[in-house]
Amino acid sequence: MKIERVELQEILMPLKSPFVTSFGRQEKKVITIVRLHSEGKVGIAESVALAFPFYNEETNGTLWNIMEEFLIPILLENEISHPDDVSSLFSHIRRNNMAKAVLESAVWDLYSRINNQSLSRALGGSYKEIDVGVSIGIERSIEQLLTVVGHFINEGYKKIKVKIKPGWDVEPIKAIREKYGYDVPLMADANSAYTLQDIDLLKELDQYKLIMIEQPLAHDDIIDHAKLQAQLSTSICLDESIHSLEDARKAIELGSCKIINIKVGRVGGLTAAKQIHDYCASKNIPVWCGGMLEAGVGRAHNIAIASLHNFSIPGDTSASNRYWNEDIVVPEVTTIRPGVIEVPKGDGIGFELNEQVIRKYLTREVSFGAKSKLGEEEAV
Ligand SMILES: O=C(O)CCC(=O)C1=CC=C[C@@H](O)[C@@H]1C(=O)O
Ligand SMILES: [Mg+2]
Repeated sequence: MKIERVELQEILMPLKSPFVTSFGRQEKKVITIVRLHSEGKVGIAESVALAFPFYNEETNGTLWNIMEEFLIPILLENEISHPDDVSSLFSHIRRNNMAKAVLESAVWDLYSRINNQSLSRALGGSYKEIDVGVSIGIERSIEQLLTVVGHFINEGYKKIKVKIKPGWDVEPIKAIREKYGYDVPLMADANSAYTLQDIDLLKELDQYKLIMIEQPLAHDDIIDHAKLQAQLSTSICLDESIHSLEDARKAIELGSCKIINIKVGRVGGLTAAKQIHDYCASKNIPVWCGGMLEAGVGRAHNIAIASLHNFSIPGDTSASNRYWNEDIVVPEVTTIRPGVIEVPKGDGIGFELNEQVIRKYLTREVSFGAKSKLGEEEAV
């Protein structure tokens, strides 16, 4: 497969409601859409880098720079026989996983479309439908949180994830358990808001039988997480700490976690996500697909990877209407039954771009390679 043209479009999408975590508040989401052209087909993917470097070191700005300066030239210069080739081609470039992932994922979609198979099938997926969960940010009050949790329980979501941070942890978790009981599959994501000095507070959460507590300690730690896991009955799930298969191997070997949240963008693409999935399966570590407030293209890639057999815990792969009044794909991502999303059988991700919505929120675009229809000046 020879990539003939690469097109980048940046859009700024308003969220239906602000999403608040321990590291910040998001009211809009900047998204970069990648289109790769080859053999008459177009592979698409969506970046997950935020506008600010608070989740990891990347931003939408660093992503454009690394893609334009380094990654896109490599893609245009090399023959690609299988999408697994891409992570090798990019391997001499340090980190910048989200920049790598958006291009590599688009290659996977393009490869699947050229070979007339679904992305799920190309990845070795086995599930025809997946249970999905929902992630809830930090709300203005306990009452507001309980209302939002109740809404998503009624919508049938199979996992309820709530954000916690110092001063908003035991009280909201206790309130949810008291109002909705212990049968609700409930978890908490701390986004690295605590340290080992908070161990007594984190142990207090054990009584509320959470499925897991996600990334309680530092974003780049696996040592203190191992010490904490040894003292908690609640399973620790790592998110920000895991950037590669090697990170996963070391964390599992140290006992730093019992569950891993796989995010395609954080680990550098679908090949790495599959490798981590397979390794965790061999070590009996369940995984689930995390989210980064994606619009429909990213959501579609997540659904495909979440169809692999060891994705045994519902992911943050909610329907389009969780975050968006209108989505950038047709059809929009919807549940087929409460809390269940069908894995598309169509070629590639099984969704097409909604050009009208993209144009509505477009902030910049550029293309590289053969003559472009985007109308931008050609990059050399
Ligand atoms: O996309 C979703 O529904 C999950 C969103 C979500 O929980 C997160 C998105 C981005 C960074 C974090 O705030 C958080 C996470 O860490 O999983
Ligand atoms: Mg997380």
